[in-house]
Amino acid sequence: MGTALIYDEEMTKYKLLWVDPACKIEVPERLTVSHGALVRNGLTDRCICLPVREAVDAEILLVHSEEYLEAVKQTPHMTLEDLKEFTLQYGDVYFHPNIYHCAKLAVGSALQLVDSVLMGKVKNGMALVRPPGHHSMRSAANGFCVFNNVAIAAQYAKQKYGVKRILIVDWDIHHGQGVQYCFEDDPSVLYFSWHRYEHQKFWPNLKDSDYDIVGKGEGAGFNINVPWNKVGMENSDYLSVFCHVLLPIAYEFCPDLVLVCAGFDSAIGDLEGEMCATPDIFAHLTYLLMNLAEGKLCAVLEGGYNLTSLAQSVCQTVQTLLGDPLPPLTNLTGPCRSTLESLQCVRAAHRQHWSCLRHAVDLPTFEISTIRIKSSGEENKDEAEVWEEQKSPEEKIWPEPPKRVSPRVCSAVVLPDGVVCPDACERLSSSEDLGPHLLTLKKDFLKDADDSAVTALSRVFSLIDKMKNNEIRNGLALVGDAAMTMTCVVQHVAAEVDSRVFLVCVGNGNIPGHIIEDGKTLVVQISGEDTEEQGSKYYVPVCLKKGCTDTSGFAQAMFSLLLPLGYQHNPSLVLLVRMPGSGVCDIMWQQLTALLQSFAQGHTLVLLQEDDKACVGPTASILLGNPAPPLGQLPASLKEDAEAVERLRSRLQADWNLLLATAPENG
Ligand SMILES: COCC(O)(O)CCCCCNCCCN
Ligand SMILES: [Zn+2]
Repeated sequence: MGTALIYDEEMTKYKLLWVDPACKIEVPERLTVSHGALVRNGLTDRCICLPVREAVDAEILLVHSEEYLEAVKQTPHMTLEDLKEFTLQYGDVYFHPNIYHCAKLAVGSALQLVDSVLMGKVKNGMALVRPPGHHSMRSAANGFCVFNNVAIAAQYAKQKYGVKRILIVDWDIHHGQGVQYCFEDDPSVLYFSWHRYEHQKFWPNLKDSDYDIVGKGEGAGFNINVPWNKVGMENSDYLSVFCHVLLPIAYEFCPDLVLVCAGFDSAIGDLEGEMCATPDIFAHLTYLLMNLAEGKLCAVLEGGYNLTSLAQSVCQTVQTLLGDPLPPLTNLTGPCRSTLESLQCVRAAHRQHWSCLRHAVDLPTFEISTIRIKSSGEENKDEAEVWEEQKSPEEKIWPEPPKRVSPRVCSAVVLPDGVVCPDACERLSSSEDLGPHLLTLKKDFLKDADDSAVTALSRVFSLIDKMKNNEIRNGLALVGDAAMTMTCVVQHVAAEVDSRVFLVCVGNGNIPGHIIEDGKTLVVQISGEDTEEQGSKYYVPVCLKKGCTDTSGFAQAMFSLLLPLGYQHNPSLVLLVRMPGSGVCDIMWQQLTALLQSFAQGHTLVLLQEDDKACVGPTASILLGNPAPPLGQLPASLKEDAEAVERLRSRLQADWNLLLATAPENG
């Protein structure tokens, strides 16, 4: 199934008709440059372009009041003066004779997207719309928004398709208070928003945007606010919030549909956000949401005002929806202190609502209380300081996002004769002779192995070489001895100059010490075996009380350990090994296989033991880019497992600071 793209140039046909500094950034070019970049990068040709339609009254009334809709209906016939007058009753928004028409198209676009995804016509999609929506409220326009496109889409999905649980992720740099108010007492819609806040000093200056606003009544816990109290946030800050807040809760919630308020003013270069995250971060944020709801994801454009970073961010998002390999994220320096304070406060505020946070969170010893805007504040500032604040933020520059090339072959497999090659996979023949490296290895490792083992290993090595040359994206091998093959592979790859292996070993089995000496291989082993082994910087033994059958414990280790470690190690190859008798369930295995494709541009090599041949099909399905099935709503993990993971994190976080989720005690 493909990716839908919804866009119509009609939505460019309204603009600000008078002087208003707060609104001048919301220009028609936002849509034309975004769509133009998609065309230029050949992405529109790869999408299924769906027509827009106008929303009808009944759809708009799913969220808005009749009196508000009636009032907006009058605007097409208004004179310029009437429009100005009409606008005064709302904040930071403007009206135009054609904006009502465009607002109906923006809602209609979001609904077309929901229809095509929920009817199974497409896998996922994006709607490029304006006016945006997430600030508009039941009876008020606000922040460039007239109708709340995504909130209406959520109500529409519930009403028309009986969708039980919807996750809304709002990565726009402003708080979508309109969405929050719409669903604050509704446990079927989990709303997550991060937003520039600066202790309530940033627009819209609401106490309601702070981390301790978690929803009301039945909806308590289903509203997550992550305030950014400083500007200049980077890729590490965004990733740590996904790993330590959004993903654990989202998997526990187990949504049937994911809607994204895709605002790109959270990218570098945007003068509203003043953040430093680069456009390629949206490739990863999108991907990390694509294994929820079996990939049913609808992204709807919200903000984004730097036309260069907006266009690049939109392309990064659509390329990921299309299934292209993810770009490597380099120099992840870890979250800043302000982020750690926000992380700790948000996790503490939600610990009573989400079992994934219950054992894992220590309460903040500080309160990053909202520093009320001191009315006297301005007077006692000296001249220079006031000037300093008005100085426009310096022009930011950033590298063009790297090209993301899909290899000719997605998945290549090495299977014993007699095992059927899964559809759409390419079987690797053993045409290659036994390369010279093998003969040495034969001496070292395989002296007593039979020829079939040597042949299999030579084919596995050629899988790796083809990944290195980007001829194939990923590979799967069914071998006689997974542990031995794993050791040989690590040895083989570690011999390369700038190679780094991320070895994820599921199940019991001995990891030879020498493969982690050179710091090029990071090993995470998830098993049920309580090795006395304390582990080291490069060897992370996760021991689950009930072993790998415990989905909650496994999921917790995946998000709060495996993801941060993988991102920071930034490997050139991911080696995923399923040891015999691991007990891991297929769906958990598939979720893990999917998640690991965030790294190494998708160059994942999966090793299965021969008697696990039943896993070949399910594993190949994920390697080919199909979404992993849902794990179901996750119960609490065992207390001792959560504590074990926490002990590991606190031991490792000095070396791997993406693991951090609390602010250090000292000042
Ligand atoms: C959903 O719309 C997308 C958006 O969130 O980017 C809208 C931002 C409105 C920003 C208004 N600035 C007011 C400045 C007052 N001194
Ligand atoms: Zn915004």
